Amino acid sequence: MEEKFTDINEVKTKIINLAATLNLPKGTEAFISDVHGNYDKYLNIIRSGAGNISRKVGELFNGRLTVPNQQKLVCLIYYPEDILKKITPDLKGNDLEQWYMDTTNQMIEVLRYVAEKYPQNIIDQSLDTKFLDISEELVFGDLRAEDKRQYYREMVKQLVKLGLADEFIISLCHAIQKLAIERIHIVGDLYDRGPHPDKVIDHLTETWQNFDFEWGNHDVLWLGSMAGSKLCMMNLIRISARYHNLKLLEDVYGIDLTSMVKFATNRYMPLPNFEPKVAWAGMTDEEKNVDNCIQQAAAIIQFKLEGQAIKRRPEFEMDDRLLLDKLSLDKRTITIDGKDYPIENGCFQTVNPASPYQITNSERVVLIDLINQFIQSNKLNEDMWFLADNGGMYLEHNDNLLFHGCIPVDQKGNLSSIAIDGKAYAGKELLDYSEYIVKDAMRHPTTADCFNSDFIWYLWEGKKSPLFGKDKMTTFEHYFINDKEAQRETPNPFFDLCDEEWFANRILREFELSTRGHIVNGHTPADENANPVMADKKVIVVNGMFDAKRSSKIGGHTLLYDSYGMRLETLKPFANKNKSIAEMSDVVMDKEIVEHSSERRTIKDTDYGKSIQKQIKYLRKFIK
Ligand SMILES: O=P(O)(O)OC[C@H]1O[C@](O)(COP(=O)(O)O)[C@@H](O)[C@@H]1O
Ligand SMILES: [Mn+2]
Repeated sequence: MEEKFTDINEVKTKIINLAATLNLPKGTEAFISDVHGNYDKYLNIIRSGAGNISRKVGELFNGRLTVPNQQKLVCLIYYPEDILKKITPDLKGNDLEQWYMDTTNQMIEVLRYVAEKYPQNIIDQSLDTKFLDISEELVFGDLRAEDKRQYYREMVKQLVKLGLADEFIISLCHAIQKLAIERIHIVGDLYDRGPHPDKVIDHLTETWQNFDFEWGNHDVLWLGSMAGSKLCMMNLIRISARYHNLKLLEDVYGIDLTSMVKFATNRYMPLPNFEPKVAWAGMTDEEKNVDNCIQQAAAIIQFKLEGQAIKRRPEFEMDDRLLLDKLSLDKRTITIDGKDYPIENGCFQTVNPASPYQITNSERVVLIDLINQFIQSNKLNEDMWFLADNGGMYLEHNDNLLFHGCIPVDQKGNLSSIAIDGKAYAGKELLDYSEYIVKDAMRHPTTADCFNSDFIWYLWEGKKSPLFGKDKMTTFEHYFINDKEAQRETPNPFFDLCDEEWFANRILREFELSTRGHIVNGHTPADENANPVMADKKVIVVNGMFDAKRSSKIGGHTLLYDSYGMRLETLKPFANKNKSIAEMSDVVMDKEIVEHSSERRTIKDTDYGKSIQKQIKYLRKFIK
């Protein structure tokens, strides 16, 4: 964007500031993934700077505060609103005043330390305007200067006397949280399974300056539904019923599910294989039964729509996923690849063996009602365009390549292609094409069956989808066939080859990136992934293990990339915010150095630095 300047000195000052900025240390990037609507855990990680804050507090206070007292300070920074309420009532008179003085001074010390790598304008943006003057004085002033010591002391004293200390401390904590991470990368699967993906978007909209999304397979279900894909929408509703998150659709996105509730409770009875994956506290049996029936109704409509799509899209090569027409007449068995399996707890009452993929009139009424509501939901359009405007299928950033799933390849590591209209799409081209189709579908939403809607569904569960990365999604088998082999989903060879450095280099070169970069993925759950750091530390899998269905010894992984290098943080299992506050527990349980830079990286070494250098070159033209 070309700025207009009134006088030459303005240009020179701008050049001075830009050139100086190049020499500041590189900002800290945090990579998190698979948030799955778990807003509490997301906030716990963000408020802790993905573990960066406790590291900084340790560097500052080791030898000055005991570890438990450091822990208390760190938790106060994460949750000042809650911890202040917990601590201050037990203190009175001078003890209270002294506690506020000590805490305020410690907070200012931490803020100064976290802020020292930023220019003043960035620090100002992180400060609460209500306390801007005082904060600037205390953050930028020389607190050791003899002739100002009383000046600063009195400032803090008056804050306490005037009852502003809590607000002031909270504002300092929020500033520390914001400056602890310069950029957040959300590497997919923000949506599905958890109750509040919308709150993550609200948080980023309201408080965050730099972030980006790399879409996950679950995210495209929502993007596709808003664009009118009935296939995506039925998967989305089935999963929401499966995780008891239909309230998100009703309360946040204004989707009236009455037609689905009436249809589902009328045609289906609760079945054990449709029991909830998670049951939120306080759910009544009645509510659980309704979700059970909705999950069945959505699953059957989904299988029918998928059968229709597979037949009209031979290029998807998914005939092996046509299952309803493999049912026996009495629907008690199914024959797949010549093998008969008993059906357990089938719910095929609306399936007509003569035309198994035919949608019944009552199913059509529900479909049309719901898909029109998805297309017309303002909040859903707003949130989906937020994902689209701030994200995509992948991101090349500071020499690193970020994407959620995989780059489909064959056993030898050669790119696998998908032929669409006679053109083969593979590698970077396949991801670029996928991103184009998603955004084109969003720009032209339609409830009619169309290629865009079908292709976005393909991105959710297609054989060569870069977001799914498995040979099939065995949803049908998981519901009705009690056979591990039949339920198996075979990962794309990409996931095995990821441990080979030559392969990681090939993928980086495919995206025109230097082989000194890293590939950062999400998608593969940390408990399945033996080692999240592979290919001689070139490939890193971050998966924050946010979704409630996974209970594991660890709370997943996040990655931090700052001026000293790259660090993989192993997170503690997170139950909920109140438990974290009660235990005053930190976020991180372990860390692994992925890369240590011999010399500190500066902004000059980043993409942002490259854009600054371009700006300086442009400005120099004015002062020739
Ligand atoms: O991208 P993710 O989170 O792994 O989700 C996709 C996976 O979830 C599944 O759909 C299973 O989901 P459920 O656990 O809800 O049954 C798998 O079939 C599929 O591989
Ligand atoms: Mn995923």
